[in-house]
Formats: sequence, structure tokens, C-alpha cells
Amino acid sequence: MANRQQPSPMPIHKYGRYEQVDIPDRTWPEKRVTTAPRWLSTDLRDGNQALIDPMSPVRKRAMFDLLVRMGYKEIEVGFPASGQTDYDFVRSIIEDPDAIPDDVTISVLTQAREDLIERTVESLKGARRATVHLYNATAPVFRRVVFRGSKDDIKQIAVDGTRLVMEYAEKLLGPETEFGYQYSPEIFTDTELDFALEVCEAVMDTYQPGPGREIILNLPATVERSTPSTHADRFEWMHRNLSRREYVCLSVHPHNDRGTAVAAAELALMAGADRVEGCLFGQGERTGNVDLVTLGMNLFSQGVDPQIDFSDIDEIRRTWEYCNQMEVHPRHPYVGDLVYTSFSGSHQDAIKKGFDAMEADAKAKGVTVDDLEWAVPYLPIDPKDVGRSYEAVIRVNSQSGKGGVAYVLKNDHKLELPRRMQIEFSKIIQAKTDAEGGEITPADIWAVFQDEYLPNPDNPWGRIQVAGGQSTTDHDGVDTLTVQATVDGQETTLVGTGNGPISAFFHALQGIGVDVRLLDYQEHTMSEGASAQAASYIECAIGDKVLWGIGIDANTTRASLKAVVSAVNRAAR
Ligand SMILES: CC(=O)SCCNC(=O)CCNC(=O)[C@H](O)C(C)(C)COP(=O)(O)OP(=O)(O)OC[C@H]1O[C@@H](n2cnc3c(N)ncnc32)[C@H](O)[C@@H]1OP(=O)(O)O
Ligand SMILES: CC(C)C(=O)C(=O)O
Repeated sequence: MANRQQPSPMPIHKYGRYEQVDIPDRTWPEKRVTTAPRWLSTDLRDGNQALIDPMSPVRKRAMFDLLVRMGYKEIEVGFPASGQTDYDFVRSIIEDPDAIPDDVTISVLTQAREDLIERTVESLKGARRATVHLYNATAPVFRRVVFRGSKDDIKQIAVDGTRLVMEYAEKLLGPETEFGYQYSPEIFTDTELDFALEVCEAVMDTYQPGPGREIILNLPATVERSTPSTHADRFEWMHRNLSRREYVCLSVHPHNDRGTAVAAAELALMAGADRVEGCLFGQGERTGNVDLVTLGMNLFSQGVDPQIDFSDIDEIRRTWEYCNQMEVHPRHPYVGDLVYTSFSGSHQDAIKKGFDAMEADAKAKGVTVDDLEWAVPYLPIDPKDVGRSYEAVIRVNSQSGKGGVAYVLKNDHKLELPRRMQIEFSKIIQAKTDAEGGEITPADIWAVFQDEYLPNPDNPWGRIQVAGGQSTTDHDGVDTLTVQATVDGQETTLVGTGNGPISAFFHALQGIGVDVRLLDYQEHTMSEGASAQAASYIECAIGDKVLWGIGIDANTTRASLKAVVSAVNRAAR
């Protein structure tokens, strides 16, 4: 049925469509990213310039040290001509012999204005490896509104800026500095492609890249306005049409205004980009720069080494939150509080089965779970790989089912409840979460479980308590069981016979009027070694009720008798 168009309540007439690229023989859709790109963190520049309260020198240094520890080799450390804070910070890390490892290049941004360029280059004196990054806007609205100039005027700003950077580098920097140059035509994604190319070529004619003299051409989506596929088309077009391509490091710098910066960066890499600029957790102007953590972890989750250490994601996050004075969203990919957590029943069931299958596969192959390819439903990566535990993988509320509750009991208490017992106990938890709302913690689940199935001296419920007993087997294999018990408050001795202690106990119970029949029985050890405990689970028909009991004891026979008592007492409750 046709979708009937209603007049829109939104002023759609105000917005034009973004321009498509004429590149029908595009190749990027077939490409795969199989190695990490070069990364540049601009947390200390594009990230910092977007903060309500820009980082103090101490917070800047903490962020810089974090980026170095993580393994970033190119770090944009500020806009030194913006003021004394950025200038002094750049000086402070250059002058501290322990701050910048030999294989790390610092980078600084400047507008194409002579006084700013001079101050910028001056800030780099004594650095071992440093890049000056020059930008000017090339997009039509900037040409008309900001610079009020023609295309040639705009191109000239880029050319003059490049020449000035070269001259001041020559004048102010010594041979100890390995100097690099980067140019960005601002809002590349809004600039006519042929004009963006023309400006980049003019910049290259000035800088003269060649063997041992790379130029970084960084093509920013300063404001993201197109689909990632159009962005990729633009990159493929530039990649194909730039001259001196082997001396160009083609860099992508997406912002996240449409919420698709990660996809835009990934597709640009497929389309020929060599390098990505972004910020940790997507900090940056407005909706942020592309998130370097998500990009790196996306590679990791595909078996590609990101060349960045994310193994303690919570430490990265804590430092980031301190430096930026902002909080990471609980749903943020790979790091948020809730991103390895499932509340819903079918997810929890699949996760529990996934963990069980991994364990079984590892056992069958004689390897550890860590040697296997990760295959747990709903968990794109193993949380342990980023330093998280499995504790929060499953959290229980009214949307949860038996799998989640069973997972908590297995994980925290080594109890592997039989399937029908899982169903029984899950209904008890469900009734509680429905009545009280919200989440039930693992500690509360355990308290409910104990209260329901495991009487102990602090909680001596039920009509029957068993103090001890013994069993003998005659030459015909018949067991006689004698049990000291308290029944309805009276101490007594129960005696029964059968072809095993459980059936003898049933016989004894029938003798005091308990109508009990065995339906199912399962047991497992809970741990290895001398203090090993066993858990026994018993499903009984007691009168017209069918219910489960559990017993835990170092002795399996005692565990099974306790399980019977647990079931009988529950029936009498
Ligand atoms: C997309 C980006 O993220 S780009 C980086 C943006 N980051 C920042 O701006 C943070 C640091 N900036 C600053 O501290 C200040 O803007 C400074 C110190 C650089 C300059 O300050 P001011 O001299 O007061 O200029 P102001 O901030 O108003 O900038 C606008 C002027 O710069 C010009 N301009 C803007 N960008 C550029 C450029 N890339 N190259 C040359 N001139 C430029 C504008 O045309 C305008 O000139 P006008 O005053 O003649 O009209
Ligand atoms: C300076 C440039 C690269 C920038 O930050 C942007 O365009 O977003």
C-alpha cells in the first residue's frame, strides 16, 4: 500500500540535498580494512577546544600521558597561538625529556595567518618530531561569508600559509627537529571536489612532497552532512585524482553530526584513506569527533590489531572523565557501564548457553576458552579483553527469564540448576521483580534462593529437620536408613528401607504420612579437592504438588537427603 504523504509540520524547504559523487566504478565497497590505519588523537586540540572548561595544564598532561600509554604515535597537542595555556603546555612537554617518546610525533594547529604561524612554529623549538597543521576554509559558504573572497583568494591563503610555515620552520627550528607538514581544507565535504583538489595540488606545489618528504592532506567532515557512502565516494575520488599520491598521507577527520562518524571513517579507509583523526570516546565540537576507541575496538573485534592498548578500558575512561570533566554514556560502545549487560530473558538464556558451549568446546579440544574463537551470543567481544569481569554480563529484572537467574547461581555459587528447577525458581524471582519493580541484585537472588530452598540454623523453617543418620546394606542389596530427625517440633527416629538411601528415605517419610514420589534426580560436584562440596537436586511429587529441593554437602548421600527434606518442607510451607 502506498505511503500517503501528509503535509509536513517540519520546515523541510530550508534544507538542500548533499551532492552525490559521479564515480560509478567505485571500488571501496569491495575493500576490507585488514591493518590498522595511522591514528592521530586530537583530544588535546579539537577535543579540548570543545570543552566548557578547557583542560588545565595538569589535566592536559594526564591526557597526553594516557594517549602515549595507549600507543598513539601522532598526537595533536594544541593550538599554541590561541593563548598562553596551549603554548606553555607544548613547551612543557618538549622541555620534559621524559614526556614524548622518540616514536611519538606531536602536532599543532594554526590558522593561515602570519603572526599565528610564527608563534605556532616557535612553540615547537627543540621538539624531536613535530608537525605543523595548517587549515583554512574552502567550502562555498565560508568563501562567501567568512573570507568574502573568490576561489583564487582562498587558494592563495592556503599557498601563502604553507610557504610561511616552511619559512618559519626553516628559520626557527633546528636540525634536531624532524619536521612534518599537514594541510586541511576545512569542510572538505562541503567543498566542490575539483576545487578541493585544486587547493591541495597548489599546497603540494608549494611544499613539494617527494621521497622522504611526506605531506599529510587531511580532509575534514568538519560538519557531517552526508551519508558515509557519499563520504567514501569523495575519498575514493581524491585518492584517485591526487598527484604525488605516494608522498601523500591521506587523512580522514569526521565529525559526528549525523551520528555516523565511525561508519564514515571506516568507509573512507576502504576508499583509500591512510590515517584517521579523532578523539577518545568521540569528544569534540558539537556531537564530537569520530570516536577513536570505537574505531580501534571495531578492528579488534574483527581480529585486526588496532595497535592501541585497550586492555584496561575502565582506567582509560576514568582518566578521560577526569581530564574532560565529562561522563561516558552508559551505552557507549565497548566502555559504557551497560554495554556488556543483558537484562532480557532470551538474551540471558543465549549468553548462558554461549558460555556453557565455549567451556564444553574448550574441554573437548583440550584447550582453554581463551584459545577459541569468541562465540557468545549478544557479546560482540569478551569483556575480559578490555579488563571487565563477567559480573555485570547478566542483570536480572522483570524482563529476565530463567537463563539469567541460572547464570547468576552458576557464576556466583557454582550451582547448575536442572532446567525445570530453573523454571521453578525463575517464577519466584519474577514474582518478586514484578511486585517490587527494578533490578534484583545477585546478592538478593541468593537470599531468595536460600530462603526458598536451603534452610540453615539461622533459618530453620519447615516441618522436618534432619540431624544425622546412617544406612546399612544387607546381602540382598537392600538399604536400611535410620535418621535422627525433628518432625513438627518432636525429636524422632525415622527408619525406612529401599534400594538406595533416597528410596529408603522416601519409605521412612511415607511412614509418617508424607506422600512423596521421586520424579527426577541430578547431582554435581561444586569444587575440586578435600573440601569439595556436592549439590543434589531432586524433583518430587508430594501430594498434588510437584517441586524441587536442593541439598549441598561434602557427602553426596547427605546432599541427596537434604534435597529431599528441602522439597518436602517446601511442600508443607
Ligand atoms: C574546524 C576547527 O576546529 S578549526 C580550529 C578552531 N579552533 C579554534 O579556533 C581555537 C583557537 N582559536 C583562537 O584562540 C582564536 O580564534 C585565534 C587566537 C586563533 C584567533 O583569534 P582572533 O584573531 O580574535 O580571530 P577570530 O577567532 O575571531 O577568528 C576569525 C578571523 O580569523 C579568520 N580566519 C579564520 N580561520 C582562518 C584560517 N584558517 N586562516 C586564516 N584566517 C582565518 C577569519 O576570517 C576572521 O578574520 P576577520 O577577523 O578578518 O574577519
Ligand atoms: C582543523 C580541521 C581539521 C578541523 O578540526 C575540522 O575541520 O573539523
